[in-house]
Amino acid sequence: MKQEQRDLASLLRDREQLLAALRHSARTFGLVWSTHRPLGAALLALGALGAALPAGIAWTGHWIVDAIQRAVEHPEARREVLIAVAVELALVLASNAIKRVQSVVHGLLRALVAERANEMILEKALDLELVDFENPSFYDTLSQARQGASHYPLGHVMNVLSLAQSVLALFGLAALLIPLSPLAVLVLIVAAIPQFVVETRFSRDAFRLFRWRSEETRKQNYLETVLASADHAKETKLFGLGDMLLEKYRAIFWKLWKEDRDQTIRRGAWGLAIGALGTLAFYGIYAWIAWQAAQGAISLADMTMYLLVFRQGQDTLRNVFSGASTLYDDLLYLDAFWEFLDHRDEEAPRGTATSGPDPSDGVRFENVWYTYPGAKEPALRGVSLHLPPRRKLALVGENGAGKTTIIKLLTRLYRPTEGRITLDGLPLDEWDERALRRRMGVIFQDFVQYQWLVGENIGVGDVSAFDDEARWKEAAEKGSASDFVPSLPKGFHTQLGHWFEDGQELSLGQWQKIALSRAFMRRDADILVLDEPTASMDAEAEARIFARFRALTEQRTAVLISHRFSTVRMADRIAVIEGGVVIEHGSHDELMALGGRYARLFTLQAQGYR
Ligand SMILES: Nc1ncnc2c1ncn2[C@@H]1O[C@H](COP(=O)(O)OP(=O)(O)OP(=O)(O)O)[C@@H](O)[C@H]1O
Repeated sequence: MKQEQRDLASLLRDREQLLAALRHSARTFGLVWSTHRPLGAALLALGALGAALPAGIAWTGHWIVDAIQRAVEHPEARREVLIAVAVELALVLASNAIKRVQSVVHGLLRALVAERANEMILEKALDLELVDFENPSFYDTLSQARQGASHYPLGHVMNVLSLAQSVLALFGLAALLIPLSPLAVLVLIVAAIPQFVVETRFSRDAFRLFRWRSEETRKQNYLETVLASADHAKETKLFGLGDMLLEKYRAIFWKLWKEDRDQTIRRGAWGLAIGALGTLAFYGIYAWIAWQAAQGAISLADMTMYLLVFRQGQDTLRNVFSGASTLYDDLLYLDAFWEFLDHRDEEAPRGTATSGPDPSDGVRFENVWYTYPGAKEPALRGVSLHLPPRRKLALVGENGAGKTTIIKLLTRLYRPTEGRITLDGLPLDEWDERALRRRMGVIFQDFVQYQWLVGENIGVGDVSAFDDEARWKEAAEKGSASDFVPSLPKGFHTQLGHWFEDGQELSLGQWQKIALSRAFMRRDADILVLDEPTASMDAEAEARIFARFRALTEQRTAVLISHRFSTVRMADRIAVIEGGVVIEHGSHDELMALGGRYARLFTLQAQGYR
């Protein structure tokens, strides 16, 4: 009984899968069609023409032999022989021309469709939530979709068209063969079935390997990056990691290679057996047709045509079956492709508001809880904070206390698991994402070091002024990058990083000044969020920045994370976070008077400096 239920369930599942596959196939046709209609139409027309030719060529073969036999008895029929040969020549030329033009059209379309598919993936990636990128199984789907985007979508359309072309051609050939013997048609089909079964089976296994492996392949790619990139070279050398990493890399390769080897050998062995079966079928039919001709049951012309038709039929059927198995292969890929593109973040309401009802309310956290996907413990537990406009809030606490998580939620990179965050009296979810982000100038501890010009590294803080030199300078002034940029070889036009010619490297503190300037690029942002903005700067630079900090941020709200209490004490309010909970909250003086955790840490650090 159980067995039956399982079978039924799997049957239903298969039906669903079949429908999904058809839907994906239709969407892929739509994708190719909308990429370039004239080329798409050319593919269709060529396919239809190509389908008619094999039967035409076989029939002309019959006509030639027939005409020769007639010409032997009636010399005046000789001209017909030449005409028949000329017709066959024309058909063969047309068939070759169609194949050529098809491959030209395919070549032209390939780059266009690959570009479209890749762009769709990148656009989708821009639309995703940060948590999606941090989810390994989703990241796998993304990697798979990217890996095959350049060839699978068009490949699928080509496969379907060539399959349809072969099937049509088969009908033509079968129409010629049936008058001789329906049995021959049956032999033709039956002898080809094992090939179909084996091909489908192997392509399913190959895809399974591909899916299972994507984690291993990513590990291997990561090892390649660690072994061969400038960022990692220092540690790889100093810690002597090279041999160990190379060994891991090799181990993954050999594991994958063994799986491949077994499959390649099995596929080869089956191919051999199936090839032999096809040849046996052909010669069986050959003997029978020859026997018929020897007995005078069919003419020599018939014999020539039937043999040609049978051979062509076998070739075409082989194309159909191997086409069907590649079809299976690309449908499995398309499943991952469309699954990725269809991904919708369930809890991602998209707000449209560009302002809130109460601008004097500023930022509010109301009993906010947050648990990272897959984490057992919440990173934040009931955080409530209120930060009115133009006030400065400092977050302090041990490593892992939850400070960065708070600002990731404030900048809506994550959404609270429970509770809510409001800006100007409106929950963050109801804000239009762009409007919300325009209001915030943010730098994280792990800001990105772009391999671009110094100025562009600052300009990236405001895309609308990415190339605006005057704005770069203004921001660099505020973020202290102007301390060192003028002394670089080409000033703001100095190339950074190792990727491109004449790239310069900066010190960590210099990078941090660039990042701080980047945050100041957002002239319109009235909320500045700075995660350890001066951790790598020298004491003098830090003192200078904070001496001006209040003046620079006078009209703005600021949220600051710092482990340096000399910086923290300048904030209007300080929140001490421990284990995801705000344990103390108040001004420096209030917290010192309280004599709690803050006072203890402050005194500890002050003693250290003495
Ligand atoms: N992307 C993530 N996925 C899962 N857990 C995370 C992630 N980021 C942080 N955590 C966990 O959440 C907790 C809070 O981390 P958070 O980065 O907010 O700490 P923090 O107070 O900013 O620390 P630090 O002072 O070291 O920067 C930590 O226990 C951390 O392990």
